[in-house]
Amino acid sequence: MRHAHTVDQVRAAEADLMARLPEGTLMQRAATGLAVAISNFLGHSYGARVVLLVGSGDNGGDALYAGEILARRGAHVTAILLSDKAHEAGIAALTAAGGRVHPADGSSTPATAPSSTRLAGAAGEARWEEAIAGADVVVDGIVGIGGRPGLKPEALAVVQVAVDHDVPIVAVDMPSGVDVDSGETPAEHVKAAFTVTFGTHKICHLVDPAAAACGPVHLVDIGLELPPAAVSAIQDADIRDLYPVPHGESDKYSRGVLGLMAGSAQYPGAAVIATSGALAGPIGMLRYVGPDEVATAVRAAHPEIVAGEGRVQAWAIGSGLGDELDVAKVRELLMSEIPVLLDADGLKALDDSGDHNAVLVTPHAGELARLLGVARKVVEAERLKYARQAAERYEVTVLLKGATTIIAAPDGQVRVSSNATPWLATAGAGDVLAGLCGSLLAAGLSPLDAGSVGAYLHGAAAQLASADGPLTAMQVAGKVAEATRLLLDLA
Ligand SMILES: NC(=O)C1=CN([C@@H]2O[C@H](COP(=O)(O)OP(=O)(O)OC[C@H]3O[C@@H](n4cnc5c(N)ncnc54)[C@H](O)[C@@H]3O)[C@@H](O)[C@H]2O)[C@@H](O)CC1
Ligand SMILES: [K+]
Repeated sequence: MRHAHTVDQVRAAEADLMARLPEGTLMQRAATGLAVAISNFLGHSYGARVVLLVGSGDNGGDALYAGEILARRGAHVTAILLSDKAHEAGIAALTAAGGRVHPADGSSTPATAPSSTRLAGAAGEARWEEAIAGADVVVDGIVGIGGRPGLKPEALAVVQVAVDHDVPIVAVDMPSGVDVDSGETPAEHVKAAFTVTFGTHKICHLVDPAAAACGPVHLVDIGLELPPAAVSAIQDADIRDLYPVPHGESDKYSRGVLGLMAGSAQYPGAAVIATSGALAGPIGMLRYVGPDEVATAVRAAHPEIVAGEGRVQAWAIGSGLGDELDVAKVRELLMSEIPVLLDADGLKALDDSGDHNAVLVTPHAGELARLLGVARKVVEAERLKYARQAAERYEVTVLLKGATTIIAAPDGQVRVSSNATPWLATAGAGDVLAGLCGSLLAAGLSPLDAGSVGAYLHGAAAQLASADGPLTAMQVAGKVAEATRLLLDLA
């Protein structure tokens, strides 16, 4: 897993460590890692033209000290100060290494303590604009974990020049302007070519829309000792740890039997597609429960299924169910000991009495919005918040589908899966996911593990199916086995 912590958790861990280390040690570790990452990105430092955007806090300090290191290696480094409180020792260090500092009044004379940093005056503007236009890279040290969302007009103007001249921006810790602890982007923010962060990932690195503004995120270890993560992102290696691989003693029952209630006369295809997803997972057997004509279609596509009720280890209910949804029956199943996955129409049977066992729900933003009685666009803008809220209110594990899928458990644990391809936005892809996650539940995984492994395998299968081109849901299901084999390293 890639772990992310909240600002409070990071500050507490930093305070602990700083108390045991000489002053400035952590910032030097951060700045060194940042300078190395920038050099690697540029391929060289000698002669490179680097512009630092420096705000009032330690984020700007990191940028200035990294600039010092790069200047000592022969880079032409220019700092643009966006506040008159920029890190004084950092400015002095950069200046001593030959870097240039543009304070607000537009002069480019080395300054150790600029009195004012307003980006005023035509001459000053021309200078910093020129510096940015000719830069190989711009370093965003405007704000870090102490930042409020949004950019001030001076910062926005400077960032816009970099954008207009196609100069890549490296974000220090995170792109300035994003909401660090939620991943929301309610206001203007930097869009980075890549991000260099310190100690641990922050939530904005893992949760969209902010995650999309980070580019690849490079983590520099500064020695923090951290509590359990607030949000974790599932990685390739986690599939090996979590996937229920059958062993020598396994039989079709012990591998797990899934009961599938999906499809209707109106949507028979959903049952066929969900079955494809389920059979691509780890179960030993699938029982299909639904209208005869749909059962016939499912059996024609998948002769290995068994039609009709019987003992199962989990239920997957909802894909294309339409009018076939029997709310009373589903509520009865929810109260049984057997884990249940609810998707699409099945979500209509969910109530917030908390009177149920292990439940995984797999809504998209619109469905989650309906469950919570809010507008869809609100959920889209604050995905983490609403996934958590629904998990708490309904006491279920919520898998919120999207470019980054969020899986929030009722105990507060949150995972994200972000390997999906945009081609996955296609009819039936959700049915494959529901079948696959149901299969993982039936094989014994917890709702949190089933949701995270299912989402990750689904994304990996879609990547194989698309190879950068259009795909169909059935093609995704067809690639789940290969994705699983590759991730389990069984090739
Ligand atoms: N604390 C530590 O031990 C370490 C901190 N490090 C760096 O320090 C950063 C945190 O430093 P700070 O706590 O000084 O916080 P910031 O550097 O995020 O700056 C906060 C300052 O910016 C102002 N501000 C807030 N939102 C703003 C906005 N939208 N636009 C303009 N100004 C805004 C605030 O008034 C405050 O003065 C981290 O992100 C990281 O880059 C690293 O050097 C590693 C070690
Ligand atoms: K930043």
